[in-house]
Amino acid sequence: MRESQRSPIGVFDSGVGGLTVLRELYRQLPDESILYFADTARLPYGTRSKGEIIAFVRDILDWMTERRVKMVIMACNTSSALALDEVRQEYPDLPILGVILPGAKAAVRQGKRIGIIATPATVASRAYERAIHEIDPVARVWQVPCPEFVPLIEANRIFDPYTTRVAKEYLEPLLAENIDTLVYGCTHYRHLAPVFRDLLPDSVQLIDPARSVVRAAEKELELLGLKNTDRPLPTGFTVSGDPEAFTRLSKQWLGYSPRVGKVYFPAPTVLPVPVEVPVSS
Ligand SMILES: N[C@H](CCC(=O)O)C(=O)O
Repeated sequence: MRESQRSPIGVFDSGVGGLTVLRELYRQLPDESILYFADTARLPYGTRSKGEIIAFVRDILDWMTERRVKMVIMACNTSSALALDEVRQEYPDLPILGVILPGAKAAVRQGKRIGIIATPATVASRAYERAIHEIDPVARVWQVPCPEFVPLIEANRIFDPYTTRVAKEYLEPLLAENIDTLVYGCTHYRHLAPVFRDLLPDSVQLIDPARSVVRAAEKELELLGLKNTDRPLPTGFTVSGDPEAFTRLSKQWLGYSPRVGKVYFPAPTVLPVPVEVPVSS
Protein backbone atom coordinates (compact mmCIF):
# COMPACT_ATOMS: atom_id res chain seq x y z
CA MET A 1 0.00 0.00 0.00
CA ARG A 2 1.28 3.46 -0.91
CA GLU A 3 2.12 5.93 1.84
CA SER A 4 -0.30 8.47 0.30
CA GLN A 5 -3.22 6.05 0.73
CA ARG A 6 -2.64 6.10 4.49
CA SER A 7 -2.52 9.90 4.61
CA PRO A 8 -5.44 11.68 6.22
CA ILE A 9 -8.22 13.59 4.52
CA GLY A 10 -8.19 17.23 5.62
CA VAL A 11 -11.59 18.63 6.58
CA PHE A 12 -12.16 22.23 7.59
CA ASP A 13 -14.80 24.73 8.58
CA SER A 14 -14.92 27.95 10.55
CA GLY A 15 -16.26 26.02 13.57
CA VAL A 16 -18.45 23.05 14.49
CA GLY A 17 -20.40 23.09 11.21
CA GLY A 18 -17.91 20.75 9.54
CA LEU A 19 -18.62 18.10 12.17
CA THR A 20 -21.73 17.31 10.13
CA VAL A 21 -19.38 16.31 7.29
CA LEU A 22 -17.06 14.51 9.69
CA ARG A 23 -19.97 12.38 10.92
CA GLU A 24 -20.80 11.44 7.33
CA LEU A 25 -17.16 10.50 6.78
CA TYR A 26 -17.30 8.23 9.84
CA ARG A 27 -20.47 6.65 8.43
CA GLN A 28 -19.52 6.29 4.77
CA LEU A 29 -15.71 6.03 4.88
CA PRO A 30 -14.84 4.54 8.28
CA ASP A 31 -11.39 3.42 7.14
CA GLU A 32 -10.12 6.92 6.41
CA SER A 33 -7.98 8.96 8.83
CA ILE A 34 -9.11 12.56 9.19
CA LEU A 35 -7.53 15.83 10.19
CA TYR A 36 -10.24 18.30 11.25
CA PHE A 37 -9.51 22.00 11.43
CA ALA A 38 -11.85 24.70 12.76
CA ASP A 39 -10.90 28.35 12.29
CA THR A 40 -12.69 29.38 15.46
CA ALA A 41 -10.54 32.49 16.06
CA ARG A 42 -11.79 33.97 12.77
CA LEU A 43 -15.39 32.75 12.85
CA PRO A 44 -17.92 33.54 11.44
CA TYR A 45 -16.91 33.42 7.79
CA GLY A 46 -20.38 34.17 6.49
CA THR A 47 -20.21 37.93 6.96
CA ARG A 48 -16.68 38.32 5.56
CA SER A 49 -15.42 39.45 2.17
CA LYS A 50 -14.28 37.15 -0.61
CA GLY A 51 -10.67 38.38 -0.27
CA GLU A 52 -10.56 37.57 3.42
CA ILE A 53 -12.09 34.14 2.97
CA ILE A 54 -9.57 33.26 0.24
CA ALA A 55 -6.71 34.39 2.52
CA PHE A 56 -8.03 32.26 5.41
CA VAL A 57 -8.47 29.23 3.18
CA ARG A 58 -4.87 29.62 1.93
CA ASP A 59 -3.61 29.58 5.55
CA ILE A 60 -5.57 26.38 6.17
CA LEU A 61 -4.46 24.66 2.97
CA ASP A 62 -0.79 25.52 3.63
CA TRP A 63 -1.12 24.10 7.12
CA MET A 64 -2.83 20.96 5.80
CA THR A 65 -0.37 20.34 2.96
CA GLU A 66 2.48 20.53 5.49
CA ARG A 67 0.70 17.65 7.24
CA ARG A 68 0.55 15.76 3.97
CA VAL A 69 -3.18 15.36 3.59
CA LYS A 70 -4.15 13.41 0.46
CA MET A 71 -7.35 15.38 -0.15
CA VAL A 72 -9.19 18.34 1.35
CA ILE A 73 -12.92 18.61 1.88
CA MET A 74 -14.12 22.17 2.42
CA ALA A 75 -16.80 21.39 4.98
CA CYS A 76 -17.87 24.99 4.68
CA ASN A 77 -20.29 26.38 2.09
CA THR A 78 -18.97 29.92 2.41
CA SER A 79 -15.40 28.83 1.53
CA SER A 80 -16.73 26.54 -1.21
CA ALA A 81 -18.76 29.39 -2.72
CA LEU A 82 -16.07 32.06 -2.53
CA ALA A 83 -12.66 30.39 -2.56
CA LEU A 84 -12.84 26.97 -4.21
CA ASP A 85 -12.14 28.04 -7.80
CA GLU A 86 -9.21 30.25 -6.80
CA VAL A 87 -7.44 27.79 -4.53
CA ARG A 88 -7.92 24.86 -6.90
CA GLN A 89 -5.70 26.76 -9.32
CA GLU A 90 -3.15 27.57 -6.62
CA TYR A 91 -2.87 23.98 -5.31
CA PRO A 92 -3.09 21.94 -8.53
CA ASP A 93 -1.68 18.76 -6.95
CA LEU A 94 -4.17 18.65 -4.11
CA PRO A 95 -7.67 17.26 -4.73
CA ILE A 96 -10.03 19.81 -3.12
CA LEU A 97 -13.78 19.20 -2.86
CA GLY A 98 -16.41 21.79 -2.02
CA VAL A 99 -19.95 21.21 -0.80
CA ILE A 100 -21.91 23.39 -3.23
CA LEU A 101 -21.89 21.21 -6.35
CA PRO A 102 -22.73 17.96 -4.49
CA GLY A 103 -25.49 19.86 -2.64
CA ALA A 104 -26.90 21.32 -5.86
CA LYS A 105 -26.92 17.89 -7.54
CA ALA A 106 -28.75 16.33 -4.61
CA ALA A 107 -31.30 19.18 -4.55
CA VAL A 108 -32.07 18.88 -8.25
CA ARG A 109 -32.59 15.12 -7.93
CA GLN A 110 -35.17 15.85 -5.26
CA GLY A 111 -37.27 18.82 -6.37
CA LYS A 112 -38.18 21.69 -8.64
CA ARG A 113 -38.92 24.41 -6.09
CA ILE A 114 -35.74 24.70 -4.10
CA GLY A 115 -35.09 26.81 -1.03
CA ILE A 116 -31.52 27.57 0.08
CA ILE A 117 -30.70 28.76 3.57
CA ALA A 118 -27.11 29.94 3.86
CA THR A 119 -24.75 32.59 5.21
CA PRO A 120 -25.00 36.12 3.77
CA ALA A 121 -21.73 35.60 1.84
CA THR A 122 -22.91 32.33 0.27
CA VAL A 123 -26.27 33.82 -0.69
CA ALA A 124 -24.62 36.93 -2.19
CA SER A 125 -22.26 34.74 -4.26
CA ARG A 126 -25.30 33.02 -5.89
CA ALA A 127 -23.14 29.90 -6.15
CA TYR A 128 -26.03 27.53 -5.40
CA GLU A 129 -28.33 29.22 -7.86
CA ARG A 130 -25.72 28.94 -10.62
CA ALA A 131 -24.86 25.32 -9.82
CA ILE A 132 -28.54 24.31 -9.76
CA HIS A 133 -29.39 26.11 -13.00
CA GLU A 134 -26.45 24.55 -14.80
CA ILE A 135 -27.99 21.14 -14.09
CA ASP A 136 -31.67 22.10 -14.32
CA PRO A 137 -32.35 25.48 -15.96
CA VAL A 138 -36.06 25.37 -15.11
CA ALA A 139 -35.74 24.63 -11.39
CA ARG A 140 -36.93 27.56 -9.26
CA VAL A 141 -34.53 28.71 -6.52
CA TRP A 142 -35.15 30.98 -3.53
CA GLN A 143 -32.38 31.93 -1.13
CA VAL A 144 -32.54 33.32 2.39
CA PRO A 145 -29.47 34.59 4.29
CA CYS A 146 -29.53 33.45 7.92
CA PRO A 147 -26.85 35.48 9.74
CA GLU A 148 -28.03 34.61 13.25
CA PHE A 149 -27.78 30.84 13.00
CA VAL A 150 -23.99 30.39 13.22
CA PRO A 151 -23.56 32.54 16.36
CA LEU A 152 -26.51 30.73 17.96
CA ILE A 153 -25.14 27.27 17.13
CA GLU A 154 -21.63 28.15 18.27
CA ALA A 155 -23.20 29.41 21.52
CA ASN A 156 -24.95 26.02 21.86
CA ARG A 157 -28.43 27.56 21.76
CA ILE A 158 -30.06 24.96 19.50
CA PHE A 159 -33.00 24.33 21.81
CA ASP A 160 -33.45 27.94 22.85
CA PRO A 161 -36.98 29.18 21.95
CA TYR A 162 -35.31 32.27 20.47
CA THR A 163 -33.59 30.06 17.88
CA THR A 164 -36.93 28.55 16.89
CA ARG A 165 -38.38 32.03 16.48
CA VAL A 166 -35.50 33.08 14.24
CA ALA A 167 -35.80 29.88 12.19
CA LYS A 168 -39.52 30.47 11.71
CA GLU A 169 -38.82 33.96 10.40
CA TYR A 170 -36.13 32.75 7.99
CA LEU A 171 -38.34 29.95 6.67
CA GLU A 172 -41.45 32.05 6.19
CA PRO A 173 -40.61 33.50 2.73
CA LEU A 174 -39.58 30.04 1.50
CA LEU A 175 -42.75 28.36 2.72
CA ALA A 176 -44.76 31.16 1.10
CA GLU A 177 -43.22 30.04 -2.21
CA ASN A 178 -44.30 26.44 -1.63
CA ILE A 179 -40.81 24.99 -1.79
CA ASP A 180 -40.60 21.20 -2.10
CA THR A 181 -36.90 21.02 -1.16
CA LEU A 182 -34.73 22.85 1.38
CA VAL A 183 -30.93 22.77 1.25
CA TYR A 184 -28.76 23.25 4.32
CA GLY A 185 -26.51 25.76 2.54
CA CYS A 186 -24.29 26.07 5.61
CA THR A 187 -22.81 23.05 7.34
CA HIS A 188 -23.68 24.47 10.76
CA TYR A 189 -27.40 24.42 10.02
CA ARG A 190 -27.67 20.63 10.00
CA HIS A 191 -27.21 20.86 13.78
CA LEU A 192 -30.63 22.56 13.83
CA ALA A 193 -32.35 19.57 12.20
CA PRO A 194 -34.80 19.03 15.13
CA VAL A 195 -35.91 22.68 14.85
CA PHE A 196 -36.44 22.46 11.08
CA ARG A 197 -38.32 19.18 11.28
CA ASP A 198 -40.81 20.82 13.67
CA LEU A 199 -41.30 23.86 11.47
CA LEU A 200 -41.46 22.31 8.00
CA PRO A 201 -44.36 20.40 6.46
CA ASP A 202 -43.59 16.73 5.68
CA SER A 203 -43.77 17.53 1.97
CA VAL A 204 -40.48 19.50 2.14
CA GLN A 205 -37.38 17.35 1.63
CA LEU A 206 -34.29 18.43 3.54
CA ILE A 207 -30.99 18.17 1.68
CA ASP A 208 -27.73 17.85 3.56
CA PRO A 209 -24.82 18.36 1.12
CA ALA A 210 -22.55 16.59 3.63
CA ARG A 211 -23.89 13.22 2.46
CA SER A 212 -23.24 13.92 -1.21
CA VAL A 213 -19.81 15.48 -0.74
CA VAL A 214 -18.62 12.37 1.08
CA ARG A 215 -19.97 10.18 -1.73
CA ALA A 216 -18.08 12.40 -4.20
CA ALA A 217 -14.94 12.10 -2.06
CA GLU A 218 -15.14 8.31 -2.14
CA LYS A 219 -15.43 8.30 -5.94
CA GLU A 220 -12.46 10.64 -6.23
CA LEU A 221 -10.33 8.54 -3.86
CA GLU A 222 -11.16 5.42 -5.89
CA LEU A 223 -10.31 7.19 -9.12
CA LEU A 224 -6.97 8.35 -7.76
CA GLY A 225 -6.19 5.01 -6.11
CA LEU A 226 -6.02 6.75 -2.73
CA LYS A 227 -8.50 4.79 -0.60
CA ASN A 228 -7.05 3.64 2.71
CA THR A 229 -7.16 -0.07 3.39
CA ASP A 230 -5.16 0.09 6.60
CA ARG A 231 -6.39 0.85 10.12
CA PRO A 232 -7.34 4.53 10.36
CA LEU A 233 -5.65 6.82 12.88
CA PRO A 234 -7.77 8.64 15.47
CA THR A 235 -9.14 11.93 14.09
CA GLY A 236 -6.84 14.88 14.78
CA PHE A 237 -8.60 18.08 15.84
CA THR A 238 -7.02 21.54 15.70
CA VAL A 239 -8.52 24.98 16.12
CA SER A 240 -7.24 28.53 15.83
CA GLY A 241 -9.26 29.68 18.87
CA ASP A 242 -9.93 28.09 22.26
CA PRO A 243 -9.35 24.30 22.21
CA GLU A 244 -11.29 23.65 25.44
CA ALA A 245 -14.34 25.50 24.16
CA PHE A 246 -14.28 23.36 21.01
CA THR A 247 -13.98 20.15 23.05
CA ARG A 248 -16.98 21.14 25.19
CA LEU A 249 -19.15 22.12 22.25
CA SER A 250 -18.32 19.28 19.88
CA LYS A 251 -18.77 16.48 22.44
CA GLN A 252 -22.54 16.37 21.93
CA TRP A 253 -22.19 15.76 18.19
CA LEU A 254 -19.26 13.39 18.30
CA GLY A 255 -20.32 11.31 21.28
CA TYR A 256 -16.84 11.71 22.81
CA SER A 257 -14.65 14.55 24.08
CA PRO A 258 -11.99 15.13 21.45
CA ARG A 259 -8.45 16.22 22.33
CA VAL A 260 -7.97 19.45 20.45
CA GLY A 261 -4.73 21.17 19.44
CA LYS A 262 -4.18 24.83 18.69
CA VAL A 263 -2.54 26.68 15.82
CA TYR A 264 -1.88 30.43 15.62
CA PHE A 265 -3.00 32.04 12.39
CA PRO A 266 -2.71 35.72 11.46
CA ALA A 267 -5.43 37.77 13.10
CA PRO A 268 -8.00 39.08 10.63
CA THR A 269 -7.30 42.64 9.55
CA VAL A 270 -10.99 43.48 9.38
CA LEU A 271 -13.48 42.49 12.04
CA PRO A 272 -16.52 40.65 10.68
CA VAL A 273 -19.78 42.55 10.61
CA PRO A 274 -21.10 41.82 14.11
CA VAL A 275 -24.26 39.76 14.29
CA GLU A 276 -26.19 40.58 17.44
CA VAL A 277 -27.97 37.61 18.94
CA PRO A 278 -30.06 38.56 21.95
CA VAL A 279 -29.51 36.66 25.18
CA SER A 280 -31.68 33.62 25.98
CA SER A 281 -35.32 34.36 26.50
N1 LIG B 1 -20.21 26.44 8.27
C1 LIG B 1 -19.82 27.39 7.30
C2 LIG B 1 -19.38 28.74 7.77
C3 LIG B 1 -20.30 29.50 8.64
C4 LIG B 1 -19.70 30.79 9.13
O1 LIG B 1 -18.62 30.77 9.71
O2 LIG B 1 -20.35 31.83 8.93
C5 LIG B 1 -20.65 27.32 6.05
O3 LIG B 1 -21.01 26.22 5.68
O4 LIG B 1 -20.92 28.30 5.40
